[in-house]
Amino acid sequence: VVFFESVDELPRNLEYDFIIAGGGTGGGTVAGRLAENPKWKILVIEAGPSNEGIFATMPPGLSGQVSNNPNLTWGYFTTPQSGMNDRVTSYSRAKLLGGCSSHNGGGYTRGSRDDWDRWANVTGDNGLRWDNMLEVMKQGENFVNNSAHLPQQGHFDPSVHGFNGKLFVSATYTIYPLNDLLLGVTKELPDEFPFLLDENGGRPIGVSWAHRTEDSTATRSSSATAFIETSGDNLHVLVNTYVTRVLSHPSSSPLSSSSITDFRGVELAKDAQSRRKTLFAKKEVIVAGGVIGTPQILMNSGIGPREELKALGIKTLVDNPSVGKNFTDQISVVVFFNTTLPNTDFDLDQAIAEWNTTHTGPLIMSAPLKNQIVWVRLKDDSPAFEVGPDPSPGENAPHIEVNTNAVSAITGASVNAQLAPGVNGTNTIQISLINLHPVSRGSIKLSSPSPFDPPIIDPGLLNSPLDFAVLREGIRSTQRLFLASVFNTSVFGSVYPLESTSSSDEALDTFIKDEGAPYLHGGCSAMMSPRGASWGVVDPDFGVKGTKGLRVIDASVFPSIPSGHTQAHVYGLAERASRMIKEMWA
Ligand SMILES: Cc1cc2nc3c(=O)[nH]c(=O)nc-3n(C[C@H](O)[C@H](O)[C@H](O)COP(=O)(O)OP(=O)(O)OC[C@H]3O[C@@H](n4cnc5c(N)ncnc54)[C@H](O)[C@@H]3O)c2cc1C
Repeated sequence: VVFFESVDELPRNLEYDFIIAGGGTGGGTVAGRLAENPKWKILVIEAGPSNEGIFATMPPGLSGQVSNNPNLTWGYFTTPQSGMNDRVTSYSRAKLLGGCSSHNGGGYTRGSRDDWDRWANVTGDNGLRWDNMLEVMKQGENFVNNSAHLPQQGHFDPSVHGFNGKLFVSATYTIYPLNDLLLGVTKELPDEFPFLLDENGGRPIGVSWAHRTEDSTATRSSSATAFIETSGDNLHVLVNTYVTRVLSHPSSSPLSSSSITDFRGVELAKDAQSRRKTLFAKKEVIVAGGVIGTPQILMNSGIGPREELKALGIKTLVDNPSVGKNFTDQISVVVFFNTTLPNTDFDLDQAIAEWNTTHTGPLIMSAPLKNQIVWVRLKDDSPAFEVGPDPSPGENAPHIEVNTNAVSAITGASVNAQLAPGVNGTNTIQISLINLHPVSRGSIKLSSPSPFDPPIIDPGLLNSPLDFAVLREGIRSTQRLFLASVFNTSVFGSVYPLESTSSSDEALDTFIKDEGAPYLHGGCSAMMSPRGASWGVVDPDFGVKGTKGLRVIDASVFPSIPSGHTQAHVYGLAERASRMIKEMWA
């Protein structure tokens, strides 16, 4: 791979076969795959810098240092969320090579087979079925031993993993008493919390060991490390440069006889002050700006809802009311329980030294206790479904993810002092609860005709009573989990929300409104739909409806949010799209 800092440095008289707008999870993967054909020249244009040399992208436990760095993120905020007391929340998106795969939590979860089958049914594309996509994902994966050389047997099912792909995945964990206690729950309460050998086998329900995108030195594996860095010099990467628009190719003006515009051009600029340049691709332009960047680029280019574009003085080239609509994200709350389990607080400098020398210690995971995940499927007669129909894609899908984060004396003391004075105990265990299948929908809209102004980001969180009801049952399920007798001497009542005062629906709703947050697994803002459908933004071949030479490959094309974390789905879709493109141009 060859890096360039400015468009003026690019080789003159070189016409690229493919130009990719955005070098993130989807874009980086497609770039690396297309570059496997040495005859093709590929250009990736990324708004942020290269990941190379940014230490915080390497130890998974430093992901927060990237997420909180204004030079490496877009600094987005949501609109006031009416379902959450009009709170405005930050909406982190990475602005660097690898995109969010360079700073995310590293969880690798493929969701349930029902998610993929639902996508196939919604889009009419059988290639998206689980049975096909499992093979695609396995071929991209290289499942390796963890850095601490801890046994992984019993932590995964080898039959559903790949061992020769480019993306490293491992079952990294640490030895900690909670591990066995959670396994004890699977024996005591197997109906609600069964043991699950592999969270990536298509039916993630139960207590599983966590899998993460890390190699056997506990170093992050991202689209940049797995796919871009491993490419030959036919892959060019232009960093610190924005794609401001996609443009129609000179050979196909929108005024020509065909009603389909050929968008094989890109307009780019270093910043708002610089002169904009244009480049044209011989074969295709691929937009991979992510769930926010992609609809922004499309709308700035005149592909979007005519009335909205007109109001901003942008000429509509392809009127598509679906662009930027359907933006969806999961909703999470963090709950705290008092505990006598040893705290996992650590000294950062010592942890960095340990990671540097032995690739072990607290920085091997995005939070110290990400060892296991509890996936809960609510019963058919759950009170949640009196509020609305079951939003999950089928019986193999969980509704709730229960994610153990850390045991802290620091938060323990402050939580108890602020929220539950008088409650005994100094340590608290922090648990993230995620509503995996929100029915609330939001939107991404342009705030101005300038591609450098942040768009209006409205995830519409908690707009539906059903989303509250599912989270309430998730909190209750977690409270039942810690009431198991195996926790009798180690985990006590929930301190936030305080169990004794928060058993009513109203009290839990107040807590959810106060504490709900986007889980940053957004998707669906340029949704895939069947070819010929009157709704949706891309066809099953990822081509943008009403255009030629233009595809979108990232989380924005998700037809719905899957049952879990989202990067495995972006990798899977990017692998599938790359195969389609290779076949088409073979
Ligand atoms: C803090 C955080 C933690 C997460 N944790 C997990 C996790 O543990 N497990 C998991 O599976 N998922 C996780 N996710 C979600 C997951 O990382 C994303 O769903 C996925 O990476 C999105 O991939 P993408 O290709 O759609 O977008 P991105 O990876 O965001 O890529 C988009 C790229 O396009 C670039 N770009 C945008 N606009 C332009 C423009 N105009 N010009 C040039 N470049 C542009 C961006 O800078 C970025 O590099 C997390 C996300 C966040 C933010």
